[in-house]
Amino acid sequence: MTLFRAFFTLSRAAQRQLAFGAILACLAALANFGLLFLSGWLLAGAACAGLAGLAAQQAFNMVLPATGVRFFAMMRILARYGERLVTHDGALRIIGQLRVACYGRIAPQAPAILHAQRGGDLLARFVTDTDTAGQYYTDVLIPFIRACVCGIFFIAITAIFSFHCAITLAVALLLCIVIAGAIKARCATLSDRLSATQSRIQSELADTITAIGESLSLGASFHQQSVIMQCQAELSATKRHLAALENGASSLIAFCATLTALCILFFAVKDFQAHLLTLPEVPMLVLGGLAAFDVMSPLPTAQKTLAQVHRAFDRLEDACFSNTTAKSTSNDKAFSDYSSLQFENICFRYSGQEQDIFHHATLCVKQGERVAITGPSGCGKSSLISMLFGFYPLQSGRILLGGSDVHTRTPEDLAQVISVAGQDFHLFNGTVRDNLLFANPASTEEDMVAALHTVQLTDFLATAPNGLDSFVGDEGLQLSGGQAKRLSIAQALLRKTPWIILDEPTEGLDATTEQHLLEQLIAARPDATLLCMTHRAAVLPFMTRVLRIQDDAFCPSEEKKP
Ligand SMILES: Nc1ncnc2c1ncn2[C@@H]1O[C@H](COP(=O)(O)OP(=O)(O)OP(=O)(O)O)[C@@H](O)[C@H]1O
Repeated sequence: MTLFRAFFTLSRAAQRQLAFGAILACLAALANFGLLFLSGWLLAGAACAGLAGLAAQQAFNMVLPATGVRFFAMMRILARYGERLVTHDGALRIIGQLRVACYGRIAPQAPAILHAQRGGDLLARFVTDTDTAGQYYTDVLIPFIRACVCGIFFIAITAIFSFHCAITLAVALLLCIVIAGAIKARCATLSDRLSATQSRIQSELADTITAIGESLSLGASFHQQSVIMQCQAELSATKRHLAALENGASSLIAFCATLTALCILFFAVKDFQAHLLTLPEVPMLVLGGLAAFDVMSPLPTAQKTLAQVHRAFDRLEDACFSNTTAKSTSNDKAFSDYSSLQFENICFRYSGQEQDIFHHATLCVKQGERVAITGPSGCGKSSLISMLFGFYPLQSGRILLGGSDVHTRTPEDLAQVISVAGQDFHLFNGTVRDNLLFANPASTEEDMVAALHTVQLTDFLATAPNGLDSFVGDEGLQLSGGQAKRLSIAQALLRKTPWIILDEPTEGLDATTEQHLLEQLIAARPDATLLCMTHRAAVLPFMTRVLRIQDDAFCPSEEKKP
């Protein structure tokens, strides 16, 4: 398991902390044992001294054992508190690092591979599975370590007083480990089912929330509701099964503890009759035996968590590793030459498609040109952007920027030179300012106002309740379609890159706004090389060249009428 190994590497920084946590956990368990062990002796000893008369009462030293009891009580509280503090801090750090590592693996898969996955499922892997995986140390490893270390110690202490009681305790503790192990396979099956249902319910909920308007307007909300309720019923049933299994094992361990206490009592009384034990040592061993089970009772839960952790690692590994396409790594050097962009003998189709969208297509755009790409809907105009940024692999051919293959570099390198305002743009649920700063965090207020002016959003800015600080809503829902589109073009402009690609920039705009936008765009960035995918005839006069996608290739077009 690549991720499991990576997890140990990630957790190296917190390993000392977790080891300290394990020591504190053992100390808390030992203190608990010591407390009951000593209390049993103290109570029985005091009772015996009371019965034996004044001389025995005066001879009986209460101070030392009573101090011991107080010491163990304090130590138990402090060690438990310390253990929680230290281990949870360590676990949270590991979860944070695991999330960063997973993000680093998942992000490069966008969008080609991620599109095949449901957003809710991916979110479940990224949030719930990383959380579950991070519980490995606190909820699995530490309980097992504590059970083994303290179990051996308890047996050794008991053996000092009574061999038979120690053997009984050893057998009983081993039996507890067997009981916890027995539920392993069933826990694994139920955990698989649980995580699959959890992920499905999260996906359904995410889809429902994203498309709540469409659900209502298409009359599909009842269907969606019943799907979620069905998932919820499955989830509850699986959780009930898991809880029944876990509680069944815990009850067996509790029964085992009672039985063991009775057996220890039996052997201790026999040893007392044989003058091998004093009377106060009998309840001491019985209570000590009961205390020993405190480290065994969390084992069924640890076993259940272990199964869930394994499943979480499998799912994370699946999301992070098995799907990853080989991506180049950035050499941190921006393209120094961007004098031309060449699509050289390209063959391209999406996976699952039978026909190429581009078949040995060649296109060369020189710096300073303004080129329009036209063609019927579905001919592949928007796909050019995905091909350029390497989101989907080419079947053959190369894309060269200034002579260097763009796919030997990362999309981030390319984005230093080329800005894109795509057809499927995304606006964050924040203010106009937030969205503009997302494109270029170094933008000044003047830059933002100027970019909004270029895209004809000055009136909007003047009437918006809080100007640049007006909220745009989720996916820009508080804006009209045309306003949202223009805001995405303003984002591209703010990046001030020498190349700009606009996919249907004037879609949904009235003729006057369209004209003004194109005029202002060219006036604001006369130096920019513009690649414009469009259906709109009004865009063409602003271009220096028009190409049409025809027969899976680029053909010069006569459409331009300046
Ligand atoms: N992610 C994808 N996976 C599979 N097929 C896709 C994907 N994106 C687009 N396609 C298909 O590829 C073809 C070209 O799509 P593309 O979006 O590039 O066309 P377009 O020319 O931009 O269309 P429009 O003018 O309608 O925006 C279409 O047949 C479309 O169904």
